[in-house]
Amino acid sequence: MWPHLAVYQHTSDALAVIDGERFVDVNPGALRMFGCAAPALMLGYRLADFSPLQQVSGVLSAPILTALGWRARQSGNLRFDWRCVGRDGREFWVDIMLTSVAHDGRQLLCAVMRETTARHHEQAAIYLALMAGVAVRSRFDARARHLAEHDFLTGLPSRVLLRDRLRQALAAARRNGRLVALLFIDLDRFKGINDALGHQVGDLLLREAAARLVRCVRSVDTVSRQGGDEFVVVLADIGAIDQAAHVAATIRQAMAREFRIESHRLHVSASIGIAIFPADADDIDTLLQHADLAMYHAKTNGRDGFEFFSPDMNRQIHQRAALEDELRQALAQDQFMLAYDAQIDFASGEPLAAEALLRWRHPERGLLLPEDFLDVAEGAGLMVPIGDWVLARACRDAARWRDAGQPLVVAVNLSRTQFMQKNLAHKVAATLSAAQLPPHLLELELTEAVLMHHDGNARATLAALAALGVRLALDDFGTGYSRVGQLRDYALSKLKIDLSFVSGGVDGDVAQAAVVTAIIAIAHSLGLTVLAEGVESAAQFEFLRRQGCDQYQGRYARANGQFDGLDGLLDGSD
Ligand SMILES: Nc1nc2c(ncn2[C@@H]2O[C@H](COP(=O)(O)OP(=O)(O)OP(=O)(O)O)[C@@H](O)[C@H]2O)c(=O)[nH]1
Repeated sequence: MWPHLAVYQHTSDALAVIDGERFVDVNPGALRMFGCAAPALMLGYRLADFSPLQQVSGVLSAPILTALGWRARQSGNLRFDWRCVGRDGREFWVDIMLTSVAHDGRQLLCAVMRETTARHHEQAAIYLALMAGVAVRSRFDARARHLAEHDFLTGLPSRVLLRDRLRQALAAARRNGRLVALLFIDLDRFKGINDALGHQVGDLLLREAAARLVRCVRSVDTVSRQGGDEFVVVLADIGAIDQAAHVAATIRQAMAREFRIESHRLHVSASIGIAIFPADADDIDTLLQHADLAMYHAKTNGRDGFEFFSPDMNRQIHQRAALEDELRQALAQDQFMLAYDAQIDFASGEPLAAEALLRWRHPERGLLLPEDFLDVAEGAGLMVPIGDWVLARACRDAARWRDAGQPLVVAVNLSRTQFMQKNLAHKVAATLSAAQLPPHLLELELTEAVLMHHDGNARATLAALAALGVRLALDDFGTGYSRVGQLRDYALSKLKIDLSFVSGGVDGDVAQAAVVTAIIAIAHSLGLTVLAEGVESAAQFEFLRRQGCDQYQGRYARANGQFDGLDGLLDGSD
């Protein structure tokens, strides 16, 4: 049913599709889990055929599975723990999630299965310890306590032990007038690693990250795993807060080193929040909350860094939440508008295109620039709806310019989130057709960072966009990501040189001037048009013209009168 999906084939989870009670589709993970060398050994069989006659509770497996399947179809989904037997005779526990899916007029069940044998052993040990007689109690108690106090995956202290250690550390610090620092650490974009490479690789990465964390602290300190990709470090008995900053910086460096997991070379970073006892809180829960809040700030400030808690953070979080609400209203109430920056041809002095720049007419705060709100929009999941609005409005404006006898190309920036959409090319085609704009009058601008982060699919997406006939430009070129050789692989038609090169180049920085000259020459050899952004002075204009740059945009164009006759047109969008 979904075997064409890469994730279906490569996830370490076992996935199966069940029709009636029989497997009609299984992925490699399921074959591995049930010890089957080929799909034929599973297809057509029932889960009951891979179950012992009875479950541990004594119920018969086959009839109870029939009932569970029926319940899953009734309620949409159902999750339960199940004892299984593989073809190879191995007995194991599985957490099964059944979801009812309608397909071709049939109601199928999709099963996601994860082995939980280790967890069951752990529970069984605790259970045994509780049930054991007085004579064996101490031995089992110790084992049971260890299991409860340590994280199964990493062996680190769990939340339970962390609280205990924190309690002791705070009591000692109170007595001795010392400080305790709490570092809340969350790996950045860890979900992506799980999704791309499977949970097993994610697990190994968590273990290695845990080992690195332990090496960053003294033996009196505690490193614990909170769950998922979150860790908490307690620095007991420190004299000054710069010690906490020092450890946070050390952790950052430790995480920045390449992780080699199986055949993969992974690059990971972490966001760290720090709260200090007694300055930020004097009880465990508030200290944890404040460190968590500071970590959240580290995330929203671009990740890969650390932040100390400050009382102001609460206020900022509320402001952010309010801004998110206002952004939703802005979309609903049409408070956005576009401003345009014309792109001028050096040779003819004629405007050829105009870049759409998003503005928000905030009812109280006046006109806001993208940098004032896009970060919050990203966090609130609003980049796609805002991007859709910009694209639709820009296409309508360009159609209007063409109807007014000024067939300018409209240039629209695409964010990373927009670029990641699977249906991007369809969406662009639909928007062009709704605005009745020919594709060659639309140019989509992408930054280097967007392209480089999606190397796998970037080419296919760009090819699909280029096939529509729209133009593609690489924005902010020179900010350090792309290699010139890669440019050939993308269906680009234009390079935009980053403003910082331009200003350095004309202000007498010989090295930067040489870089600009080289970029223009290479771009031309690849058949690309070169546009310089942010041109402000006659000196910059002259320098770029001499270098053979094709187009420019910026304040100089307006000052030089090159917007004359366009103003009414470009300012007309709202
Ligand atoms: N491999 C593995 N993954 C886990 C485990 N526990 C939780 N996870 C996954 O860890 C991921 C944690 O992701 P988040 O911290 O929410 O998000 P993120 O992708 O790290 O992104 P940011 O934190 O926003 O930078 C989730 O996808 C969980 O399913 C585990 O024991 N092993």
